[in-house]
Amino acid sequence: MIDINNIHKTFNTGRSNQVNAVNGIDLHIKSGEFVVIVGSNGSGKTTLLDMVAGSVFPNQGNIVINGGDVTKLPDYRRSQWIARVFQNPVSGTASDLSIIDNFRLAAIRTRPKGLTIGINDTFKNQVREKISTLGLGLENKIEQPMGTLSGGQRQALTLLMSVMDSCKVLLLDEPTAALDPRSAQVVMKTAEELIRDYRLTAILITHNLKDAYTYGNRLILMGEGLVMKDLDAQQKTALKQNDLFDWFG
Ligand SMILES: Nc1ncnc2c1ncn2[C@@H]1O[C@H](COP(=O)(O)OP(=O)(O)OP(=O)(O)O)[C@@H](O)[C@H]1O
Repeated sequence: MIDINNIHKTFNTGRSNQVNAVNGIDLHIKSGEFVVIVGSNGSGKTTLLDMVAGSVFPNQGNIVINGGDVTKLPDYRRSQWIARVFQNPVSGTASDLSIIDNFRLAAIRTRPKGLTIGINDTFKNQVREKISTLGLGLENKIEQPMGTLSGGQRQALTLLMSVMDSCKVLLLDEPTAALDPRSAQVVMKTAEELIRDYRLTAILITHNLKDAYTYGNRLILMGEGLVMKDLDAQQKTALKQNDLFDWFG
């Protein structure tokens, strides 16, 4: 599904502030895999995700998604297959617009040019039905502005919007870092269910080792722009939570 072949990224090449952020990573992620990536600050996690999303281009190597080479494709041309959720709950949605308007925008994002989507009753009912699966009671508040919701509620809705329509790959970059523990749990559970129900291929970056232990079916440790450990589902199941803490000394 996602083939990352010998990928490198250097920032500020040839200058005194040169940084070798990613130093030759090979990763082959199968369809339906939920990969969790951990690693110290500056180990290249976000740069790797940026290259998969297309917001950063590698200096060397290539990326193939669903059989097509996307290495030189900008992020907006990958957005029909790739959805991304960031740390800040505010970044994924428009605060002044209602929940239903945000869903409409999300639906338009992946439709072919010229195809309009009205907010008719069918669309509203579809959205209500989807939102009700979150179990947060937000299905009766679809006319409420997004800005009036809590960070956790917004992040759960952002996730739901991201995976609508043709999305095949979900990239989660510390999606719960700004949330309180309870909201973080709701968002992670939502992510897990959506990944399963929509049969998505997913990559989660997290500093929360409990989440890294609990979620996903593959676990990767990054260090110095390289993959230092790569545990498959079986190895991850055999891992003890303390072993994971030991990775960080
Ligand atoms: N646009 C950029 N310009 C220059 N240096 C950059 C840029 N983006 C990232 N870096 C550097 O590349 C290295 C890897 O950064 P990256 O954000 O990928 O690490 P990370 O593992 O995601 O870190 P964190 O856990 O702190 O988010 C760091 O030294 C960072 O300062």
